[in-house]
Amino acid sequence: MKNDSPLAAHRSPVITIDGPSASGKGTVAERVARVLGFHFLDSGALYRLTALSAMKAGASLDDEAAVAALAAALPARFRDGRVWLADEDVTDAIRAEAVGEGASKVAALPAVRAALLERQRAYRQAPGLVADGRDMGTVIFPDAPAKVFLTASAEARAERRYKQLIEKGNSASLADLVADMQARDARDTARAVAPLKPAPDALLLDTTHMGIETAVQAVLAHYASCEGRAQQGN
Ligand SMILES: Nc1ncnc2c1ncn2[C@@H]1O[C@H](COP(=O)(O)OP(=O)(O)OP(=O)(O)O)[C@@H](O)[C@H]1O
Ligand SMILES: Nc1ccn([C@H]2C[C@H](O)[C@@H](COP(=O)(O)O)O2)c(=O)n1
Repeated sequence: MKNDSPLAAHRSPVITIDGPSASGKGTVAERVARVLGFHFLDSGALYRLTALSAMKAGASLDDEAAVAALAAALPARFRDGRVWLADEDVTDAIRAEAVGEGASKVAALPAVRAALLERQRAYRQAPGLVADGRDMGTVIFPDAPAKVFLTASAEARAERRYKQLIEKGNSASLADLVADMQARDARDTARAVAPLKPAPDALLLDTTHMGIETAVQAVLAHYASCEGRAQQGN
């Protein structure tokens, strides 16, 4: 008999964590994956790599066909916490604010999203996956058994990003970061294709006044409760 349940036994479980920039989803997703022994997908890194490839190739970020061709053939590798584009270690380069901004621009192009779709779904492997991004719960893994939408106030997010940059030895302006973040969030939310929004069945988790470990435990508890419901056949 066909099982259309989101928790169909033949599919590895997926926990999706979506949210705006600097909400902490990457940090939380990686830790949850480590606790559960699941695979981890940082989908934003694929858009960042696409933007970086386009910049390196001298392609305009709004040349949809050219950028989509680069996305489709992205020579990306993730290994031991490092990110490679062909034989270049671009772990730090893709975290630059300019690349994040570029990623947000290319992510609004439907052909680019289409080019990256199956690549993201291929990460769904046993024993399970934790995937973070903007459309993990709405578009890429709509049947995920556990979905979370992680938020925090714009001020808290800008301060987190500021601290992160300073700790890495970069200079940063809090006012510029707030402005950049607002522009990026507005573009990610307003775009026509796969906009940033919570899936209807996502748990909303506001971490403005919540530490990382508490957020990790909240996601694990949500997953456990979704699993428990599935085992009871609800
Ligand atoms: N609950 C929290 N309290 C305080 N700091 C946090 C919290 N969650 C994450 N952080 C810190 O905020 C910074 C941004 O987190 P992270 O990179 O995980 O965000 P993100 O949502 O994945 O961002 P982006 O989408 O832009 O990649 C990191 O330095 C992280 O350690
Ligand atoms: N699933 C995703 C992931 C990312 N993007 C876009 C939008 C973001 O501004 C940009 C960079 O992502 P980050 O590394 O900051 O998470 O990439 C998207 O549209 N969909």
